Amino acid sequence: MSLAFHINGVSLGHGDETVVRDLDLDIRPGEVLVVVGASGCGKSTLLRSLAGLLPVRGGALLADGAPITGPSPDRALVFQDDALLPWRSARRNVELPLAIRRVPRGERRRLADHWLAQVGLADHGDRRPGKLSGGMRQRVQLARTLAGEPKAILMDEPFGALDAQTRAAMQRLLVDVLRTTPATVVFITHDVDEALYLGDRVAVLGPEGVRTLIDVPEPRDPATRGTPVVRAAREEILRSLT
Ligand SMILES: Nc1ncnc2c1ncn2[C@@H]1O[C@H](COP(=O)(O)OP(=O)(O)OP(=O)(O)O)[C@@H](O)[C@H]1O
Repeated sequence: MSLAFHINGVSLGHGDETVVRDLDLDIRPGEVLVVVGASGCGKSTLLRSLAGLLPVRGGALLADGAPITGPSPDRALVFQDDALLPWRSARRNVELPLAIRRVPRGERRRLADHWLAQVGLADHGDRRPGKLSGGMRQRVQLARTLAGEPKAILMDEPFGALDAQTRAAMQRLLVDVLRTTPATVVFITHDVDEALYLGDRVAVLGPEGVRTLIDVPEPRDPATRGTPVVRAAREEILRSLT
């Protein structure tokens, strides 16, 4: 199951500050939409609104046609900071959304192990987050998110704190696991190459709304990196970022 988001004439802000004005954007069910934009332009603010953590100031923000009025297990938020519970093992962290969904206890363990295996951590279920590397903790977070079977996954620079090699491995892993879920993904990054690798479309956000919306040629295919058509898309994104 995947969610469609409809964003129409939306304004967002904090306190006295309006961050985004008159934003129009339709996010298609099942797509990976990557949002890039200058620091402070409101990417995280938009994601928090899609998660239902920040009310809109004006306009319509809809998930499958219904106004977003608060958080929902249908819309999972994934941060750069892994937010795992340090006193629970990796497996027990992944079991959390299963408990919320009232999955029977015995089944929880089986499903948690399934999702840990999907992210390459079949042998690490008993370890606590403090005993895992940053990349492994992000994988546990991904497994925990997927275990909740959300209809949308909202990712705020999830790989921003990882070294280049781990980040590239996480991008490949994400591509693999996304094949197993129909969820709509909204992914924020500062890295244009990451955007072009992961996204079906890339939206460049500015304070006045979406500046450019680009259809990515051959998304999630490393072989297309550096081809003229991808280079042209890259240049268009870089142009509208400045
Ligand atoms: N909780 C908050 N309270 C007050 N102002 C905030 C809050 N969160 C963000 N802001 C302000 O809103 C604006 C947009 O912030 P936001 O984090 O959405 O930008 P961003 O595009 O995600 O930035 P970055 O790329 O640096 O992460 C900034 O001016 C920021 O200072």
